[in-house]
Amino acid sequence: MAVVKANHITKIYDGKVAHSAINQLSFEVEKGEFLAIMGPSGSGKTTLLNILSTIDQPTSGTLTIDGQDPQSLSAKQSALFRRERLGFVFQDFNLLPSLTVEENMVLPLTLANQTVSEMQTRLDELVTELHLESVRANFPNELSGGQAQRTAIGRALIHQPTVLLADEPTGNLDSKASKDVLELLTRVNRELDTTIIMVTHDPIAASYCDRVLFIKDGEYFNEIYKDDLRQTFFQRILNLLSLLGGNVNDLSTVRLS
Ligand SMILES: Nc1ncnc2c1ncn2[C@@H]1O[C@H](COP(=O)(O)OP(=O)(O)OP(=O)(O)O)[C@@H](O)[C@H]1O
Repeated sequence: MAVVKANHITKIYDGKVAHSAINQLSFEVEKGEFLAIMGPSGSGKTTLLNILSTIDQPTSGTLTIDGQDPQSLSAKQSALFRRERLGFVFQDFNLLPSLTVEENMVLPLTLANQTVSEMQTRLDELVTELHLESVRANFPNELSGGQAQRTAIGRALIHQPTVLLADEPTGNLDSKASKDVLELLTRVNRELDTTIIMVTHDPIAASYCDRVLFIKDGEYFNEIYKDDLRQTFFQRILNLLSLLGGNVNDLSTVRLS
């Protein structure tokens, strides 16, 4: 069952010269799928993520997420839809500095007026799942990058969203913390059946996914599925990136661990 259906989506930014950032893009994302979106700089990845996040609307084309057309919602309904059905993870964590790890994580439930005991149960489960027991009372400036991103993932998951949208979630992490976060996202995807859509420049990060969708100049370029080992998938991603015009020379020394 497709949880996201994008049908001929086009996004035109008006300016002195109108610019088409996304052009007639169609794709579907299955429930429980872990999808990476890759493309050169300026290919429209952020624009697409903004549309999938329902914070921006396509100029034409249709989109359904979890059976809902976000364009049919009022601003208030749209905010509620985001809060209940979507989770967001960003490159720079976006934690509130004056709140502790557990306060940051529980924030979406506080906004949703859940009871204290419901919040506590869900929080305890997630703190354990994310291995944050030793830092649950810490503030963001007392965390490593990996702990901060795991907290942000906890905040994104606490309300059990249908779709998790991640924008370069490993962009600010070293390779060890990146690996931890990617393994965590893989576990969340498999165990909680959360659909994940992740924009990334990193072929290693993309190799954790089930499928990579490549876009170029706002248009569908290609897609590949992982049907074999991660190492082989990684090589196929590099091959596609070289066809795309991405600079794979920078990656020639990359080793998949
Ligand atoms: N608000 C805007 N107004 C006008 N043009 C925009 C706007 N936002 C993005 N663009 C243009 O749309 C195109 C796609 O931009 P977008 O940020 O979606 O690409 P991207 O693939 O996310 O790039 P990067 O990898 O560098 O973040 C670019 O040519 C960009 O200059």
